[in-house]
Amino acid sequence: MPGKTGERFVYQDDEIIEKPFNWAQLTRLFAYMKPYAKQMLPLVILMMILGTVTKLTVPFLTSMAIDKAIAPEVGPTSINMLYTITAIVLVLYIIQWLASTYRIKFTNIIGQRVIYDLRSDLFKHIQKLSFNFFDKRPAGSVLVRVTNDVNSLQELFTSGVVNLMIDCVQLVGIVVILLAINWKLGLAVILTVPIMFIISTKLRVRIRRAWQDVRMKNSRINSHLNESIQGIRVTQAYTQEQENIRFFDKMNFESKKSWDRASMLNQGFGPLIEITGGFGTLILFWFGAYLIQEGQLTIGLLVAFSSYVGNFWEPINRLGQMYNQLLVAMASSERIFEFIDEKPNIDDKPNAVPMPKIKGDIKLQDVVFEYEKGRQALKGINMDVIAGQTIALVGHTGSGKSTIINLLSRFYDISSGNITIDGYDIRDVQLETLRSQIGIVLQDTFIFSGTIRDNIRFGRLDATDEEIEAVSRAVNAHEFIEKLPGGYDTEVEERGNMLSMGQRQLLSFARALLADPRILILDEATASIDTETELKIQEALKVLLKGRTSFIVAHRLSTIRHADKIIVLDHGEIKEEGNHAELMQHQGTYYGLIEAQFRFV
Ligand SMILES: Nc1ncnc2c1ncn2[C@@H]1O[C@H](COP(=O)(O)OP(=O)(O)OP(=O)(O)O)[C@@H](O)[C@H]1O
Repeated sequence: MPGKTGERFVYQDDEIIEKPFNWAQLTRLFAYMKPYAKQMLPLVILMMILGTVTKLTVPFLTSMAIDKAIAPEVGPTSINMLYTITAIVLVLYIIQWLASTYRIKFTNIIGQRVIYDLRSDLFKHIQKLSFNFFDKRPAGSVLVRVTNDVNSLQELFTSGVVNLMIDCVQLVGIVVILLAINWKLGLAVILTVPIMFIISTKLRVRIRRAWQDVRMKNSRINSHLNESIQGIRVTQAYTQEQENIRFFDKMNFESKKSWDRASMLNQGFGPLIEITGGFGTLILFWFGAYLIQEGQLTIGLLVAFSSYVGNFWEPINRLGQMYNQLLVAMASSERIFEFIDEKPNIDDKPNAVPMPKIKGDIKLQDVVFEYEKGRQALKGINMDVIAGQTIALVGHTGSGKSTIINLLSRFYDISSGNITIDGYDIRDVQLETLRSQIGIVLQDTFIFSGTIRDNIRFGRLDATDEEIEAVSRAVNAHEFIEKLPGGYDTEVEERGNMLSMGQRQLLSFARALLADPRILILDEATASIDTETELKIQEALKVLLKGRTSFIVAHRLSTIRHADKIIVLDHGEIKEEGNHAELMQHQGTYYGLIEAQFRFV
């Protein structure tokens, strides 16, 4: 969903940074921890308890050192006691350090595994989603969910959850200790907590929002960058560089502005949050001094108390941050689950049968199809194709040619009517067994990064090198591949920019021939190529079409002429059908199309 006018590259769904707390969703998210919790959680809890107990023991030992060993009224023997206490404190610190190291190690393991599973689930699911899902969404938006949204959960799983537990345990421990040491002073300090908590949380919310704004502006820059690099050729061809630079500058400036604002808030509010903590300490010393004078508290205990109060603020502040983190996680997980819950609308029926080896008889009966409700792209198509025939689909742009080929592979389900292959309704068979027997060669051959060999092998992964070479020879691709610097092992960059259009087509023919499908669908490239390559392609096509039922969205006269049947489409309807000679004689739509298209050839 694009953003407001004038805000290119912005998709509103991805802009929502926080969502209210949702318990059901949190439970679902935490279910990802389950497989590892059993194994790791006891260890984490053990480390956590060890760490907390040692941490909370140190201030108590300090108070003992002051009251029993340092205070002027105790005797000289006390020096030994001081040594003993120091030694114990040292051991406690070592235990604490070890406990925290291992705790972090274990929680990282849990966190990384959860993120791995989540990302992998999401990716697997996206692979299965149907064409109409991608029709609705820009690729950038899908990308953001697999990267940014998953990443933003990372912190929650690696440290957030465990810190939450530690903080709760620590807080309870400290409250108990404070009340046990001196309940009056304890109560006075604890009562200040809600006020401090509210003030610091309020300030924190503003800082957080400001940083989120920075993140959002940066992610806009990223998507703009992505799109401008992908489209750099078009930009330069239309000399739109200045416009692009102006647009980028605006975004860049916005990002800088929001960063300035966030960092100012941070500088201003950061110390203020610290000061709110200081307020509690003030009460502590004021009331503590009074209790010491009254003989109700020792100096050592007051020092211990102040140390506990210091430890008290840390978890409270962190809990506030944790809550923020949860709200962000809510938004990200909602987006992730929205994708995971998206059912591929093209899926096997529960009683789907495997499609037997296809012969290639295809029938379309009263096929109606609409991409969007109320707009028919096909308005009642009837077609009867005998195995082995080559069918050329011709017609004006937008007449429905690509739509027919999309329906044959069941990339979309028809709105009414039916399509059968060898008498099987394509909706009743298992999708994989259907698609694996249909080969598709698209206009814009997609070349993946990897070698030429890898790209041909995409047609059938278990093919041997010999088979790859054989199909390449058969479609006239061997000759140019041989001449490449590394032959079949030449690395082609993503999208195959180093190959010419004609070479890319031959490569895609080789890929299709290797798959050896019974039904071949070919969206013929419209790009004009030199006569020599054109001839090679024509020869290759003959090899490719032999013995298969083929549908060609045809643009070349020679291809159309050789077809067994030409189907002329117009606004989603079949206008005429027959072979070239018949249709030319008829002097109807086809005749007009050919006249217009090839007048200058
Ligand atoms: N993914 C889509 N979502 C919505 N409408 C679509 C989609 N794809 C095609 N259409 C519409 O369906 C109609 C038929 O389009 P189709 O792509 O089948 O035409 P075509 O004959 O293959 O055209 P071309 O020769 O330009 O490729 C057009 O009106 C088009 O706007």
